[in-house]
Parts: sequence; C-alpha cells; structure tokens
Amino acid sequence: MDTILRVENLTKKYAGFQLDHISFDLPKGTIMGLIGENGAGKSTTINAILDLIKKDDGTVTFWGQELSSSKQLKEDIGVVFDGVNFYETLTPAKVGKISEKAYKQWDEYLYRDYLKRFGLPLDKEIKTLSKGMKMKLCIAVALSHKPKLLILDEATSGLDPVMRDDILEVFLDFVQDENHSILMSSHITTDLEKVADYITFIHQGKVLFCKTKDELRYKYGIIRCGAAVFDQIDKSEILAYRKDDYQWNVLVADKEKARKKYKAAVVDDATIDDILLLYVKGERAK
Ligand SMILES: Nc1ncnc2c1ncn2[C@@H]1O[C@H](COP(=O)(O)OP(=O)(O)OP(=O)(O)O)[C@@H](O)[C@H]1O
Repeated sequence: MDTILRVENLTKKYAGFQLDHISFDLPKGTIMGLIGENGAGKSTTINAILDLIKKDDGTVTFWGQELSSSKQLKEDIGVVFDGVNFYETLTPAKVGKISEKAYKQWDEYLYRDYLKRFGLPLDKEIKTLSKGMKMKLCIAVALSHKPKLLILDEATSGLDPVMRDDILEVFLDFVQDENHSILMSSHITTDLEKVADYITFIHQGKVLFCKTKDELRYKYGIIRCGAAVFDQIDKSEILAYRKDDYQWNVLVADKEKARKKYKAAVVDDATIDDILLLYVKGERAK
C-alpha cells in the first residue's frame, strides 16, 4: 500500500463553519504541508483525522485501517501540537520514564540523543523551559516512540530560524525511510518550500488544491500587467487575480505559456505565500 493516510470526504460542522468534504492522500515517504488562512480549518482537519473530535461524515484510514480499530496504530503515529500537553512540573528525564511505560516502541537512547541534539536539559521542570524548548521536547517525544507517521499542527512556529532549520533536517531524515511520512500544518511557508513534497491548501473549510510542491514552484506564475494586457488574458487561464495601485497580479498555472503569450507582461515565479495571498485576498475568475 503506497498511501499511509487517506482522508475521504471529511466533514465537520460547527456553528458558522463547516469543514466541507475534505479529501487527500498522503503517500509513503513524503511530507505534506497543510496551508490556509487563520480559521481555514487546518486544526479541525488534523483533530478529526486523529479522532480527537467527532466527525460528521467521511472516512480516515491509516495503512487502510481506521484509527479506532487498532492500538498499534496509535503507536505508529507521532503527534505534535502548538502547545505542550505534559504536566509542567515534570522534567524531560521524567517524561522519558513515563513515555517508556506508555509506548511499546519507546527508544530511550534515541530520546536522550534528541534531547542532546535539541539542547534540552534533562532535569529542569517543563514550566521553566522557553516556548521553543517545550516545542522541541514535544518533537523529541513524538519521534522517540518510533512512529511511521508524524502529524504536526503548527509545531515549528515557536522556534527560531536556526532551530527550525535543524528540525526540518530531522524531518527530512525521518522520511528517508520510505515507510515514513509527515503531515504538517504551518504558516511558515518558506519551511514548507524547503521540505514539503505536497501542498494541500484549505480555504474556508474546503480543499482548494492538493498539488506537488514542484508543480507550484515550476509551473505556477504571476502575470504583472496593466489593464490593457489584463483585458487580453484568456479568463479560463486565470486562477485568481488582484489589482493593486499600479498593476494587475494574475495567478496562472502555466507561467511558460503565459510568458510566450503575453509578451508585454512580466511573469514572475510564484511563492506559496503569493499563491495563498492571491487566492485568499484576490478574486477568482468566474
Ligand atoms: N470547538 C469548536 N467549536 C466551534 N467552532 C470551532 C471549534 N473549533 C474550531 N472552530 C471553528 O472552526 C473554524 C476553523 O478553525 P481551525 O482551528 O480549524 O482553523 P485553522 O485553519 O487551524 O486556523 P489557525 O491557522 O488560526 O490555527 C474556525 O472558524 C473556528 O472558530
């Protein structure tokens, strides 16, 4: 089976918000970034995938099985949220002792190694650690019970750029094993540009797209032009557009074609942030 996680028509209704038939597949050996504006539904998606909230519809399967059907599955999934769920009076050493009892696959040597690598003290109470240190501790714990799938919700947001870079290296190492995968939500799209294979964009509770990062990076582009060129653009080629004070900014899925066709316009590469901004703040072609 090449799919580690399959999400089909996942639906969750809250007053004023609906997670609306979310579907995507996470293949083996890959990292998928989950992006979207605040309130788009990323955490709701992750919580529903992990059965932490009751879904209204849809199915979620890990290696073809539902989470509730197997205890082993829970061992195989490492989870990190933006926040710490250990008692604040524990120390990293005590967290290791407790985790050893909680997880069959717990590897204390690996844990100690991560603590060292992340510069974490063994015997300081968690309440005295900085936000970034707590985050690193959660990542160390998640990795040390030897999961095959890591699910991270904004788990790197409290880290400085140097530490984020180190953690991204750890994630890339983790998926070197082709049976491992990572699903990570993040607002730091430059991190996803470094490590993600797939980007799933959730907007207002719906999947706007699930694409390879390379397709976004090498094919998507932004036409910068004046009104005359904008009027000539084939509207079926426009994914989203926005006018600022000086020009039109038009997101297209094939920048090379646009470069050939609209010679009077500048066609820039599009970053994930550019794409997100144009979809969220711009207009969509009808
Ligand atoms: N328990 C809840 N009860 C009611 N509404 C909720 C609940 N949890 C989330 N929501 C609503 O669901 C919507 C999506 O929230 P969610 O936390 O999934 O977004 P997000 O994409 O993770 O946002 P952010 O980037 O800000 O973390 C929001 O409108 C939020 O208010």
